[in-house]
Amino acid sequence: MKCDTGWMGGQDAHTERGEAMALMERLEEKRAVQTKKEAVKKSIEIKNLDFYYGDFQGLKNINLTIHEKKVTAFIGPSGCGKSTLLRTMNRMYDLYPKQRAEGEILFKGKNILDADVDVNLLRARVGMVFQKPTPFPMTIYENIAFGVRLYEDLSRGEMDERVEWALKKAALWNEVKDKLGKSGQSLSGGQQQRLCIARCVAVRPEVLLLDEPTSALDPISTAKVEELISELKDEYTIAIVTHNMQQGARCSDYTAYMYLGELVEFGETEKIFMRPEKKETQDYITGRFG
Ligand SMILES: Nc1ncnc2c1ncn2[C@@H]1O[C@H](COP(=O)(O)OP(=O)(O)OP(=O)(O)O)[C@@H](O)[C@H]1O
Repeated sequence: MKCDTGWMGGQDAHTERGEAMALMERLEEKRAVQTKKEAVKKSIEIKNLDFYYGDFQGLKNINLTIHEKKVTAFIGPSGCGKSTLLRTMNRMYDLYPKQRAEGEILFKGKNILDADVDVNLLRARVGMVFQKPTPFPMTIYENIAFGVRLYEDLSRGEMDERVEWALKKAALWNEVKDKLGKSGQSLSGGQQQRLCIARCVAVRPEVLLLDEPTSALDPISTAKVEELISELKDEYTIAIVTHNMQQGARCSDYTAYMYLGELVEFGETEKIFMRPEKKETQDYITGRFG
């Protein structure tokens, strides 16, 4: 039989094509298995979510699943609702009387928008780190211990251990272990942000919400925080808002593209960046937007 004389002609081509086909099949199988596994590992399920700032509707009918122990990135132009969506996931908006959410956000099967939810406990389980590092005006040690004390009654020894554990998790321990009594505000911007991540991790949340956590940081600190994110995802579910498309592509497993309060497209990061289904997503990703 005459072999195909395409770009890879001859007998070798048959063999290599066969191997390539087999590899693709294996990848498809792996993806199917992963999808199956992920289907049972939902962390947060958002259903028909609308959000209002007074009369202004900031989010429109959002439906999305945040997968457990994965990083989900929220991207989109300024004002599209990324931070608003993140703030619904631990009801941060509750602090403002004219803001309200309608729909469902299921966390461990419970709608966290229900009136009977203890928001303080919710915020311990779903922690948040903001764009600008915001260490409390207290020592590095107290920055961590303060939040822990709100939820747990630990002995001094146990607290010392927790502080060390959290600072290690945030890859900051080696830099601060000899100055735990110094002010948290005396640290560099990048260190302050890692201190805020340590503070969040110290209360042992299940989900970390990161709202543009590196936008105020230099490239080296940014790289450290990104490295930290990829380490933390082994144990935590992470949702991150980012303006930096490369960061989204580097750090996340899933990406949500938003525009004007709507979720335009959501899926595996590789697919959203390489093979988006919607033209709007493609235009944004390739910089043709606007
Ligand atoms: N406190 C507020 N009161 C009224 N409208 C608000 C308030 N905060 C945000 N908005 C509006 O809600 C929409 C979504 O804002 P949001 O901050 O969630 O967008 P974003 O995508 O995070 O933007 P950016 O990337 O610039 O941070 C915008 O139109 C914004 O003007």
